[in-house]
Amino acid sequence: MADIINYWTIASIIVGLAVLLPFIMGFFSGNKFDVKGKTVLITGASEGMGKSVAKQLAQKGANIIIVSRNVGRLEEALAEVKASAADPSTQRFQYISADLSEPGGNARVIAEAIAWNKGQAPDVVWCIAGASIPGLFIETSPEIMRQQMDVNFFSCNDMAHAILNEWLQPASIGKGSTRHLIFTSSVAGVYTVAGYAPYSPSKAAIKSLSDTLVQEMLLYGDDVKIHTVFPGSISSPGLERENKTKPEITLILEEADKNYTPDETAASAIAGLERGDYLVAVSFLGSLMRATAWGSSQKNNYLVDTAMTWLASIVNIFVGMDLDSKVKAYGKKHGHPSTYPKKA
Ligand SMILES: NC(=O)C1=CN([C@@H]2O[C@H](COP(=O)(O)OP(=O)(O)OC[C@H]3O[C@@H](n4cnc5c(N)ncnc54)[C@H](OP(=O)(O)O)[C@@H]3O)[C@@H](O)[C@H]2O)C=CC1
Ligand SMILES: CCCCCCCCCCCCCCCC(=O)[C@@H](N)CO
Repeated sequence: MADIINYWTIASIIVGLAVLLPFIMGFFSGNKFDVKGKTVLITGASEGMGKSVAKQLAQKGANIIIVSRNVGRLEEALAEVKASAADPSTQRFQYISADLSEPGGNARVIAEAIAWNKGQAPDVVWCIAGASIPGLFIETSPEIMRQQMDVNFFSCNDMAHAILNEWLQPASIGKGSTRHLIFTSSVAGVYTVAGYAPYSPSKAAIKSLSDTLVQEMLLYGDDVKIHTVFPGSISSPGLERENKTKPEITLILEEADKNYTPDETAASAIAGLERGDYLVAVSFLGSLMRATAWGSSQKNNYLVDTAMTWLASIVNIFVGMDLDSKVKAYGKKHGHPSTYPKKA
């Protein structure tokens, strides 16, 4: 009897430690995303999540470069970013106006950023610029689909190409300073619903690029960390714009995904990066959706993430059936989509 108790005791201690170890290690391993004194370039930072990220990282002591197209909005946003600085006397701030969906836009931004940053490439590049033009597939023009790919995927792809060409030069690596390249996808990039055909593929492609780059970076040592953030719905100016034309069925399907403010989304994303996560979810529901789609992605925490994939695969049996049945019921009630009232 005593022997059995001993075996059970030992077994529980081992299992308990195995479960706790990642937390204990995470707890003591410190901040993996310390931006104090670093130069951070953030795209799409004149409003929404990007502006919140810029302000919060300024608060943590970073020099900030914000990028988007509209100069008026950039100037207003930069004033807010400056006002959030931890130490306005030492931190520096700049904006660059560029259309990042255009070929060459990202390379020019990096060249201008280096010139402003006294010849040094920024230490962190966070791609947040993006847009969503939802619509039923056959009603969406091929031009919109290409434009969605340009603004969401190619803005990340071309920015990665421009900055990695700086960071990965033989003379730039092996100096012990960690650089971070961060993409912003969406939960719709791993878990999509009807009406997001023009948008979701461009966000899914970001994850694929990200996974590929993570492995490719191993060829160059461990100076460069790649991350992808998967926000759910953000109550931003962008969401307001897309909701004006969003099919009603899409609104119904995404109802369960709670809206977080740009500030809340930015804070959870930064917390994930500080923990050292590779794929960063900003809510529990977001981490469930991500758990349906790990593919070859590096896990953040093998135990927790594997347990989440089990949970997600069971939850998704019911959620998947529920979403499909909502679409069928909507179709039955409203008839052929060509008869739906036109929005905007
Ligand atoms: N809102 C949501 O529900 C969700 C959003 N996301 C993603 O998160 C990110 C932030 O979203 P959100 O906070 O809603 O953003 P907003 O739409 O509120 O802001 C978008 C920002 O990107 C800039 N931008 C847009 N197009 C370009 C371009 N071609 N070149 C340069 N800059 C551009 C805008 O400025 P300007 O127009 O002046 O260029 C603005 O600063 C986006 O990538 C979005 O796809 C992910 C999940 C949910
Ligand atoms: C296994 C767990 C299942 C949980 C299911 C939840 C229901 C589906 C929600 C889909 C939400 C898509 C939001 C996209 C937001 C976005 O990216 C756009 N607003 C673009 O700006």
